[in-house]
Amino acid sequence: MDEEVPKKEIETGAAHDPGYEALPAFPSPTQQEAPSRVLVSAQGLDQAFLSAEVIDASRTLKLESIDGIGLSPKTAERLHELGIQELFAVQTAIIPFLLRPLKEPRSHPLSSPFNPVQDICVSAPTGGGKTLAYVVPIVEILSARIVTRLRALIIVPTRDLVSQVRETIEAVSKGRGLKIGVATGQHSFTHEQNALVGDLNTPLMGGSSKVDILICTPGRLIDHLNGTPNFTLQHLRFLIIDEADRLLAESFQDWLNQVLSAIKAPSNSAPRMLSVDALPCPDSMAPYWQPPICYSDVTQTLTTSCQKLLFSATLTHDPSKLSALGLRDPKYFVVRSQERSSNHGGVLDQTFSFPSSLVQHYTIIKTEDKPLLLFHLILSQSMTNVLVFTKSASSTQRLLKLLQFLNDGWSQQRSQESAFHIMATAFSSDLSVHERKSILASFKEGKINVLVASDLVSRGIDLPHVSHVISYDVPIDMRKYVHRVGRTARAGRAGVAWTLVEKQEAHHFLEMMRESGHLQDVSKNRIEGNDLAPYSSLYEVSGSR
Ligand SMILES: Nc1ncnc2c1ncn2[C@@H]1O[C@H](COP(=O)(O)OP(=O)(O)OP(=O)(O)O)[C@@H](O)[C@H]1O
Repeated sequence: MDEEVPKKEIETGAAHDPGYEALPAFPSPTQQEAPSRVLVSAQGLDQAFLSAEVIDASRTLKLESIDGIGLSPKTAERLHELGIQELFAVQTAIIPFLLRPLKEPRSHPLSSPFNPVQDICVSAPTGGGKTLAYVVPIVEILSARIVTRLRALIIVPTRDLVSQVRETIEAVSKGRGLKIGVATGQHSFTHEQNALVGDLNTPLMGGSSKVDILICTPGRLIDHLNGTPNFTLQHLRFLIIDEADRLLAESFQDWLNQVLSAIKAPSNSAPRMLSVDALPCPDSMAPYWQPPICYSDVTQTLTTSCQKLLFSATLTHDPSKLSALGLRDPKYFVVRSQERSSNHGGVLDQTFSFPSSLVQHYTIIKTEDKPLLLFHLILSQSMTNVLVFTKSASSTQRLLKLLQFLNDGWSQQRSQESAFHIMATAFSSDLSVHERKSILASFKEGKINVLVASDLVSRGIDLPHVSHVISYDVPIDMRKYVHRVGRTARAGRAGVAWTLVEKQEAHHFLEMMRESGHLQDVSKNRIEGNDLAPYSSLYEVSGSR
């Protein structure tokens, strides 16, 4: 059996070496502070994101005082005609930045293979005018073109957004002779091919485009890249990815890699000696696509003139998603209120920004009382332009029926006294583009006052007169919340958002708001039992309870 060593000697070692001096004890372990969320989100991120330019959301620039930013009198006049008197915050930063090549000596705005332009990422609140921020510079720069080439490609997630962006471009570019095309799959493939490409039969190195600007959804774009002869992205000056975080989250057909490789020059061409007849002629391949030029012993490698522009109200910071884009010397712009910038952890603290004119409420409610509360809110506040979001297209239809039932019963009961009636319809992706357009027209004219929709239409859609957004079902994450509530309070107008929170969802909802730093922005509204009492008899008759 081992002899027991006295405890003190084990600690000091003095039992074995009388001349031994005790070493200082190791400091006792202390708990390290966890790295902040800001530090964690900085890991692996491009330096551009760390040194982003933050623009105060309240900044504006009067149209009369925009001399020197590169905007031509023609474009300024057109903006005036469209009723635009000042540039919004995001526009005050992005328009001059993109128009810089117009002001720089020896810089060709349409093609600068020796002097590459910076790519940009823009994060700015919903309804803040991101579309015009890129449409105005594109129109201005492309108006200098002589030959029609596909020079601007705008990718958006839905067909509705394609039509919306098209309308904006058509309005701004009126009288400038630019040809605008769309590819959404709404028409037959052959119809689209004929609209986009002039010559589908002769193999042409430089392609053959009938349009200067193409707005499309990613799926249809890939179809044309793979199946339309002479459809080429070699001449692109702008690649715009709008609603970028949503599109980057879609891996559908590996669309991003396919687009990026279609922009890259083929790599197998040997250098060629520069001679006069080797200079690119306007009708030929893009300079960057031609073999490298040799000036005696120096080989000049050209770079693509394509500038990538990413826009979203909820731009991702995910380094893997952003690095997949191969951004060139990117510059990052963030629009948010000054107050939020100074109170929070800078750009990397991913607190999405809301429009300052937005008022946000939530109410905690029993599941079975939700339809009554919705009905009560609309009726008691005489809401005239309401967008109600549900979690799916099928629940949209169910809720619509219930709302109509309650409304019919209510109208019969109160026919004498109630002047306000709910005229609701569903607005979902199940409808054709034509049907959706006509519903939106009726909504604008006031023939419909409530649209019941699913999240498929929550992104980007611009219905300027929406006064209220009601999330009938709690959105599953903060991004969805931001885009839903962002359908109101657009372009500086007032807007109110309500979220109906079932008791068991309250923790999730409040945590989501707290984690994103927006808990203080949403106020709790209590509903008293009596508030819903007038409608409960109707509800019971409906048999839904
Ligand atoms: N400078 C301006 N003056 C007046 N109205 C403007 C101006 N810029 C944009 N608008 C209007 O503001 C509305 C919102 O613009 P837009 O749809 O581009 O916002 P957004 O930032 O893209 O929003 P979202 O993130 O929701 O897509 C549109 O109706 C647009 O016509």
